[in-house]
Amino acid sequence: MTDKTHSKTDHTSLITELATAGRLAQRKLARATDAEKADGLRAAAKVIRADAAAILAANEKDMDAGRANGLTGALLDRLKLDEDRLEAIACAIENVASLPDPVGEVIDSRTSPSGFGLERVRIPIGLIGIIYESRPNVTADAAALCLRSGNAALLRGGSEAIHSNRALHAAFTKGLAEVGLPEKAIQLMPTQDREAVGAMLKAAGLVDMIVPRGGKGLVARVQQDARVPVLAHLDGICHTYIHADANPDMAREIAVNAKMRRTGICGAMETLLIDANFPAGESVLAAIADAGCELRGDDRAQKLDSRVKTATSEDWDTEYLDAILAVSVVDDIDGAMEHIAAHSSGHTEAIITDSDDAASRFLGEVDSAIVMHNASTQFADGGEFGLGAEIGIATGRLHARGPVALEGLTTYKWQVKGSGQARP
Ligand SMILES: NC(=O)C1=CN([C@@H]2O[C@H](COP(=O)(O)OP(=O)(O)OC[C@H]3O[C@@H](n4cnc5c(N)ncnc54)[C@H](OP(=O)(O)O)[C@@H]3O)[C@@H](O)[C@H]2O)C=CC1
Ligand SMILES: N[C@@H](CCC(=O)OP(=O)(O)O)C(=O)O
Repeated sequence: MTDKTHSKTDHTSLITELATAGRLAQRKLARATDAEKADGLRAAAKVIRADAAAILAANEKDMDAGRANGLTGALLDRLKLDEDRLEAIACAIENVASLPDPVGEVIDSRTSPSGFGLERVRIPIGLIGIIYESRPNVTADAAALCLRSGNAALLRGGSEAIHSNRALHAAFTKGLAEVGLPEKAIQLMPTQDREAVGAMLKAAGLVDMIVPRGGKGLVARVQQDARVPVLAHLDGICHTYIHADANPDMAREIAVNAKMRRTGICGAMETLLIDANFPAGESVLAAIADAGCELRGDDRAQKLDSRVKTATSEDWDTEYLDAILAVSVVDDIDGAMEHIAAHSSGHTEAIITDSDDAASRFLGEVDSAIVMHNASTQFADGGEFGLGAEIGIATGRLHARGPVALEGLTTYKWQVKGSGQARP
């Protein structure tokens, strides 16, 4: 199928065709053993290494187009592949192969009041549609995690990465075919037309779950069109709150890291909240500004450093993904948690404090997917959490929150093991 403009009906029938093939492949995959799925992933990694020249040539096409279209340095960096990054992609796939298969795990076992045995057993979700940004490694990570957990995937990456994604997808599925696993278990959307995303979001009964991984445009589309359950992986308006009892050196180091380590990732801190009774606010702001960050703050923050520009109300709801930080001075922990409740996107928030009581209140009461004590929000990552890889960071309220890896891609069924019970 080529990338051409389709009518609305065409998009619906395209998604029906892809989803039907994906569901059939998923049923075949469900019969594959742990070893067969691991072998499939190792074969995929081998083909990616063998086809490196073709994949890198495809990526160069994307990079040329990206440069011609004026993509920023940060976007080009996410798009770029080289031999080392390709090797890291192959290693990540092998890493997923070496993780335990989540399917079939008994997560709960009990005896019913009537005496029959009950087990809750992990099973795949089914066919998962994943919409994500122009970062080719996500194609391989998502494909590997879905396959390992027995799910079929319909992948829809960012348009700037189209050639890289097609080349990686071709290599990945070639590896699956070599060991007899169904190639259609991992499909790549054959068109970049955003109407096809709309059709996928509406495909209730055909697609079991959608993972949208992206920013505001995608959020708006998901809110408008979704009829399929959504595991949202959306923007990160992440906060760090420096409590009155924070260690000043630790606060400074964590705040600079949370903002400046990589400004373009969803786990980067976007707003710093400083307690009015924290004695070293000046030195924290000076360190962040000296590291090259623009500061925008309220009146009290402006008094701490002359470089702090006046924040507008929009700043508290902005994901800069850049060396810009919003700063507010809050009265106390309640003020900090109120600010977070009003402006967070539910991704990651951190408190810096030596007070166990304050830490315990913050971790217990702040309602985000990840809450941290004395650590940088930049640790919001499946690899850093020891999960092997991640589809991304789930920012919603469904069964999987924070870094989503193998377990997050499963659901469960109850298995009843009776010995002739009939209900009275
Ligand atoms: N929570 C998480 O795990 C992660 C979140 N993010 C968030 O993603 C954002 C940055 O990503 P960015 O590069 O801007 O990606 P975008 O949100 O622009 O795009 C991501 C994907 O969504 C598609 N898309 C965007 N808008 C629409 C629409 N209206 N209809 C259909 N498809 C659409 C894009 O397609 P197209 O090719 O057509 O542009 C692309 O495939 C940040 O907010 C960041 O926090 C990023 C990574 C991980
Ligand atoms: N969780 C990942 C980053 C995910 C992310 O934000 O990706 P991207 O926006 O494509 O750079 C990490 O910490 O590296």
